[in-house]
Amino acid sequence: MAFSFLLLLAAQATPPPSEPPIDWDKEFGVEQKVRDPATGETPVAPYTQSNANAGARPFSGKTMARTFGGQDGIRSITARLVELSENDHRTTAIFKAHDMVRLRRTLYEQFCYILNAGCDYSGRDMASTHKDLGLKMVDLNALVENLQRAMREAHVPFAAQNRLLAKLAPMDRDTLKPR
Ligand code: HEM
Repeated sequence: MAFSFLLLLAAQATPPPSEPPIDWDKEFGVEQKVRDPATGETPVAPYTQSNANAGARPFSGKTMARTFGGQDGIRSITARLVELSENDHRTTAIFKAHDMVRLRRTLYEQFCYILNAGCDYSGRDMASTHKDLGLKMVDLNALVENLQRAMREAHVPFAAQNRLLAKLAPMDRDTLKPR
């Protein structure tokens, strides 16, 4: 009796072989984001590219670009900033679900553009990029500390560090959640 009951249960639990498996992602409308095989980035919704999206005007002259070590120096500093922020217990959860390949590229372009080191910024504007992240001043403070560390490690003089930070400071109104 117990054996035939088990057989009955097993028969009910196993779908007939002819039925295709259920695509639960499709059922629930889960969008599959596929990384571009060439860039390693996941696609974002269409937007208009413009240097104005960088959120600040570039420095004039080449002094700042040189002080930051040109494009190579800026690339190392922005990559280090992303690395520190991803691994910082205060901000790791914020960065976790996002495309760090894209962030490394766009952050580099943004800093390179602002430092007048010969780049265009192709990323999104600061307000729409950060609008759903619910960022607070503590998050910004953590990011700034990590940026200061990345610049210090790269031997960027203190005065030049502060000049870049002054360019970024007004972006708090676009990146942080309004109180
Ligand atoms: C002045 C301050 C900031 C600047 C200049 C900045 C810059 C950027 C840039 C250039 C992007 C990429 C835009 C794109 O993908 O097109 C980005 C994305 C992002 N930022 Fe910021 N950011 C700032 C503040 C912050 C803070 C405080 C946090 C969190 C601690 C943060 C977390 C993120 C995350 C998670 C993304 C990825 C968003 C996504 O993939 O949709 N940002 N940021």
